[in-house]
Amino acid sequence: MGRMRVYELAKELNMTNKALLDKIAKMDAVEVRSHMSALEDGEIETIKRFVMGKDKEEEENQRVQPSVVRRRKRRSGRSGSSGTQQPESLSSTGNAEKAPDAPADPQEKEAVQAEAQTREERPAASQEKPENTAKPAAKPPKKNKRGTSAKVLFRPEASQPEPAAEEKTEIAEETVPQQEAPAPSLPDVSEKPSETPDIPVKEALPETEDTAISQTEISKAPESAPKTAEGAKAGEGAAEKEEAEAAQSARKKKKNTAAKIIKRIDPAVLAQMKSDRNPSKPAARPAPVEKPAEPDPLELLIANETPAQETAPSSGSRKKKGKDSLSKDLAESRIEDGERKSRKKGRKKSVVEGDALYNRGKKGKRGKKQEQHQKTQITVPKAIKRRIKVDDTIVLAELAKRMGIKASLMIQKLMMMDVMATVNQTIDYDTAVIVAGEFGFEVEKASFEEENILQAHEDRPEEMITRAPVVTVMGHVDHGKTSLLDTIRKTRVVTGEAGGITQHIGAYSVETDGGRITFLDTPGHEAFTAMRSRGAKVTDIVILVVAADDGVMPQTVEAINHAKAAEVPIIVAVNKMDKPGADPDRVKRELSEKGVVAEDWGGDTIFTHVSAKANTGIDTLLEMVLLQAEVLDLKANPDKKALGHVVEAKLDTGRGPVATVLIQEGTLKTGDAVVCGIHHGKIRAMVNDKGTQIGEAGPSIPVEILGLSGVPGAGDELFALKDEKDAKQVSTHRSQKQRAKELARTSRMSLEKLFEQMEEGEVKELNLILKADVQGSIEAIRDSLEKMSSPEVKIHIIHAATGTVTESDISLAAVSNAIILGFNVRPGAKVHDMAREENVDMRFYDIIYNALKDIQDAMVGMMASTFEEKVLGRAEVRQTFFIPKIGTIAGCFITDGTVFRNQKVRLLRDGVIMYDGKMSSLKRFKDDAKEVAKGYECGIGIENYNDLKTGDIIESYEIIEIKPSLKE
Ligand SMILES: Nc1nc2c(ncn2[C@@H]2O[C@H](COP(=O)(O)OP(=O)(O)OP(=O)(O)O)[C@@H](O)[C@H]2O)c(=O)[nH]1
Repeated sequence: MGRMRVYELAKELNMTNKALLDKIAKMDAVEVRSHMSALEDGEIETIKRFVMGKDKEEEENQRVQPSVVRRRKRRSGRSGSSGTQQPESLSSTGNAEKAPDAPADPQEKEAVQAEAQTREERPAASQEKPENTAKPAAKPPKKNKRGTSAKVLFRPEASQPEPAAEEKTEIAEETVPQQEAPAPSLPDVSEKPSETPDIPVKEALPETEDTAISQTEISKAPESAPKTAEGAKAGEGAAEKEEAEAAQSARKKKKNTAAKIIKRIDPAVLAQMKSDRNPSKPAARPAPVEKPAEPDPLELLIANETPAQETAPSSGSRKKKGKDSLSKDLAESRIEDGERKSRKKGRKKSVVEGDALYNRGKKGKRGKKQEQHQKTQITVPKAIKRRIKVDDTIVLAELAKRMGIKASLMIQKLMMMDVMATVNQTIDYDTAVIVAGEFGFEVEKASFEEENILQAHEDRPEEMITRAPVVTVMGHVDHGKTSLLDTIRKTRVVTGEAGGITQHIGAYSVETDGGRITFLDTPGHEAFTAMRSRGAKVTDIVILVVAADDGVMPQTVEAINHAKAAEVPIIVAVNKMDKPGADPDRVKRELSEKGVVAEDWGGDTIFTHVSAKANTGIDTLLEMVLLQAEVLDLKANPDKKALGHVVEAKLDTGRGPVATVLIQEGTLKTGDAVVCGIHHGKIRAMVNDKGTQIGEAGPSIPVEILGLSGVPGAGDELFALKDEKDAKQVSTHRSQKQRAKELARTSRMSLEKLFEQMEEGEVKELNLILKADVQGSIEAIRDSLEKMSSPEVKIHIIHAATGTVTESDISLAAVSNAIILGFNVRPGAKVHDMAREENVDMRFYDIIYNALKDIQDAMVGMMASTFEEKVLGRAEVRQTFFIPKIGTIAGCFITDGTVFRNQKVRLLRDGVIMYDGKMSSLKRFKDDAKEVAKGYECGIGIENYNDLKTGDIIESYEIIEIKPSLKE
């Protein structure tokens, strides 16, 4: 409240203010707060009193401003009963708001009833002109000076026939109940309704709870009603007219709005009243629904009421009551607010009718849900469309998408099936069939377009030509397979294999007098069983080598089984016939026991006696091979796109992925687009087994090919296609399928692991991850390791692949508690760090034998300390310089640790060890350096090695003794 305002009023209203002050003094200091000003404590009061002495009611009436003045006038104008009562109540409390209930009640009742009566009377008279409320509403306010909304409310009610009556009664009911008891002086009030209502009613109303809205209405109504009543009955006083005129201009707007409101409000008010009466919420809402076309009245009513409350003298108790009823009203108004807004946005009114009105305002979400439900119902596919084509595997999210259901639902279903899968994981075909069936979908096996792309050429007989037989040599260890192959080849060297175990598999062709024969160079150690079995797929004939002095051994039997399984004919080569202890009959006998019966013993197996060492019987053997091939009538069509199988593949230094492929059908030509396993490419170059570059390779010809996008696996099929686009498409599809398979396998395995651990109790499992430079090594190691499994410790190879150890390998090892075995590979510093953090045991070998021995020793608890290298630092080759007489020097940047000149170094390219040796020089600029730390540049030379390339990593390491510990 601004004190100055009061002062200003005093200045401005020298006279008028006095009048105001007079009344204020009479009424109470509280009354002063009327619209224009707020009073100051003592000084203002004295001024008021002083002024009071001069002017009286008339002056006040003329100059007084709106709200405050009215009351006084009315009070003054009122009959003695009302006038006397008011002062008492006011004086007793000193605050209009806190005015005692007792004295106020009667007045209120009187006022209310009087109002009710006046309304009833008017309506009756004005019923004929119900809708012309504008005029009647406008006039009364003038007479009453301050026709607030309350006044308006009453008038319209009066002017409008039935609704008005309802309102009156309702209002009366609301106010009366609490005031009924103390309402004895009704008659008086009725006579002078205009005077009594304002203050007393306002004061009393707050106490009545049911009349939150009605209070405001009533409080205002009395003001207007009485005035109208007066005008109607006794005529309007001059003072009142003047006041009305003065105030009218200022209130025109309010009145006008009030008048408007009146028209509209009636119905809305009725609805509100009803809702207020009935505590049940549902009753409150229907009101607007019934009159959706008139949303504004409600809003306006509330809008008017709300400000009325603010300005009203007694607000404390009012607000309490007002909360309930207003809250409802506000809620409704909000609904309508929403409606209006929506309308503003261009929505049509019709859309907001009925339930939609509520749904919009308050139940938007529900509305949305309903819409969603409708959508799902609508999108239920037809039976025909509920068939889904799925490959061997499919990503869960993709399946859900095709079915038009939420992935989460599918995950739930899968969980119920004990299959844990995430959105991005894949499920296999069988699982897809089941889970899709749960949703009423039918899954069909998708015959990928790959078949269309890889169109099988139907060979005509005239196109077929005889091809060379493909031979695989099998047999027990040391029975002479390699020697035999070497002898046949006569050009290849037998020695030089790391650890004495052949790790690299190749193939070659030999020309004989009888024709060409192709040999798959599959060594004879049992570790290569897997590769042998694969070899058998492309093998036409198996030469089973059995040492004449040793007879049938375990791997001999294994070889027989593999050959039989592949339905490949066997030719037995009884080797080492040059040895004194050679006993071919024993071999023949033992083999017959295994189902391999010699022809001269009534069987169909060709037996030959050879000596790889003495080079005897070889020609006969080759003749027998050709004879057998003739029987087999091996033919192929060379005039079509090539089809073959990968015998071996690796990432070659400088040449990229290199694969040895045995062509089986058609002719592979340089420049052909091919797809090989999950990889594709264009044949950049082909090299035959003699190291000669060739332009094309026909059936049964083994060739090394360059140009693939990646390193394929041994046994992968190779297709030549018409263009690279097709090749890429197929390889992409295969990659996705393979990835999906791996993911599916991984998720399944983890579940199985849980079960296994529960079921097997104390049975320990040694999980291993194998990483090697070539596929051949993996096959060899895998087979050997799996054979080492014992009831006490089961060896489980959870992952095996070519290439260096990666971070994902560490993750897998950490999750499955596995040990990583690396062959001829070394990971980067990042992977080492991660392994250390995850406490994953990584072991690296160059010789398979050592790895097997370590595992074996660990399993029996005999593992001794071993020496392993510790990486001291890593340098990245940024540039290379060739210096005559010295060699290649690598300009390096130390990326990790420290590089020492006197320590060993290893050259890594794509994680694969290219060279292992000594550092020949270490320089910082032109000066020799003993060591160079991380972050510095230096020049490094490697002893006896010049094939340094940008991007290579030079690792400085030392050998340290570590106490081995294998994890369970
Ligand atoms: N006296 C004699 N020794 C032979 C003959 N063939 C092979 N050997 C010897 O037998 C040993 C094993 O020969 P390999 O050719 O390495 O036998 P392998 O079956 O290839 O052995 P793995 O590669 O370890 O599977 C070598 O020392 C050969 O010199 C033979 O005809 N006569």
